[in-house]
Amino acid sequence: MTPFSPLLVVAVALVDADGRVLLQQRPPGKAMADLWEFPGGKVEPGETPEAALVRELEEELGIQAQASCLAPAAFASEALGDRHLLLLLYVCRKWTGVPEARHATALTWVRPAQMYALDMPPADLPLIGLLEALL
Ligand SMILES: Nc1nc2c([nH]c(=O)n2[C@H]2C[C@H](O)[C@@H](COP(=O)(O)OP(=O)(O)OP(=O)(O)O)O2)c(=O)[nH]1
Repeated sequence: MTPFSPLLVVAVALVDADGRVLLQQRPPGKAMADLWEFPGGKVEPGETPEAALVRELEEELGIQAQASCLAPAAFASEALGDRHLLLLLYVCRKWTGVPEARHATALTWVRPAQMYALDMPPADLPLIGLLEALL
């Protein structure tokens, strides 16, 4: 059996007043280039998941969110090369600032049902239905 080597990633569905969710497009040259993903990233050693997400939101989008506004929503579990991705998905409806694509190629606001038409990482696919039921 392949040794279990977890990669802990946090991501967030930022939900606007119309119930739309922000997705960002991964830049060319990176793994899974051009796919649409939830903002977020790897949890660094010593970091809590919520602190990692607050940091990633500032770095990637230039917005400020409080850890207390991050509601745990769903998770994904998926093989990723020789690692195993555990992705914790939060929902957030309150932040300050206007998201800008600092790392991503583009940003888009979509309803969960519209995500089926977008290319997203395999781990994200089960999350779409969960968000549809949740939002
Ligand atoms: N942020 C985010 N990452 C996702 C999603 N789905 C998914 O499989 N992932 C994967 C892609 C990456 O392997 C990992 C996220 O880590 P990351 O964004 O810090 O990694 P990266 O490869 O883009 O960047 P780097 O720090 O290694 O340069 O999780 C998602 O919806 N959002």
